[in-house]
Amino acid sequence: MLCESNEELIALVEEARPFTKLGKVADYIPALGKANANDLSIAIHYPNGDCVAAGDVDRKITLQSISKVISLALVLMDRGCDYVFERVGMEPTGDPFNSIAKLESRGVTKPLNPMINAGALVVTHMIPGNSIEERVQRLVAFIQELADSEKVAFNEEVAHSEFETAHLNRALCYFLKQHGVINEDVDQLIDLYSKQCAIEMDCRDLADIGLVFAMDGVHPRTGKQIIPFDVARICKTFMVTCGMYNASGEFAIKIGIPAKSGVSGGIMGSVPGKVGIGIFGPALDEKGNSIGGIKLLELLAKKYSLSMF
Ligand SMILES: NC(=O)CC[C@H](N)C(=O)O
Repeated sequence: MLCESNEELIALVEEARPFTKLGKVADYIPALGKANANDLSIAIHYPNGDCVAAGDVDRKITLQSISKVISLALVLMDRGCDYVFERVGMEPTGDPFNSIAKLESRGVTKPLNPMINAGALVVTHMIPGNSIEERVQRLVAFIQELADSEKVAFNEEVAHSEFETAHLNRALCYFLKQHGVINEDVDQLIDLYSKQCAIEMDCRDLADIGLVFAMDGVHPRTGKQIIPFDVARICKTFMVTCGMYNASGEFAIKIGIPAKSGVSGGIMGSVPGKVGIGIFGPALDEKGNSIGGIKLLELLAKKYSLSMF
């Protein structure tokens, strides 16, 4: 057992909370700008069903980029590895998540990895279904199964706010369409992607999903293999190499946990074989990661020797 009580965790949250003052809430998606910069919450889920939590635990988070790991798992299951990796690569970029630079400069017609926006848009393009509604439903149902919660749904206001302002993501899509990597209507894909990023839950649900990846795709409570072992392994590897944007190297050295963050300030962590972690702290550092969340993970990793390396 790592952290045994809510009290132990509350002390760590309060130690990390002052760092939220050094960060800034993302507002390029206007609806995200409404978040409270001082919020910080965490839940840790154990395979035996125990959950410890601390901070503003009832706040809901939209997944944003955290959804990229989950949509990747879904398309790997639905389409197979060969199909997916013919269209998106496996290498970190060292660039910000929304950069367009390497799409052209590397002379490649496929994005370098599925965790940057260009790659994630290609992955979302691969979600099967006959309509946007059917494809959103496929993803939401999968996430409900991972979180073992039927409450999970997407936040209409955040989805709409992103759809209205996603000019850079549209630019990425037009580039990809020009090169034949995607072949659907760009606004339709942005609609689906905005809904995917706006899927919402609290940090306990997020920790539950992190736990499924930590346990090689098996949900410990239901005992069901929701994600095949190989797919869970691929997703965790991407979390290590690209999960924290262009701060993934430093994060691996200092913390050493497979993790994925989002501009909402969420971080999902999967400590292999041990625990799932869900964090919400909307104040971000300059790379776009939750500043309080990273501090909190640093404290946890040190105190309980969580690094996998
Ligand atoms: N880093 C992120 O969380 C980015 C997700 C966001 N929806 C975007 O595409 O801009």
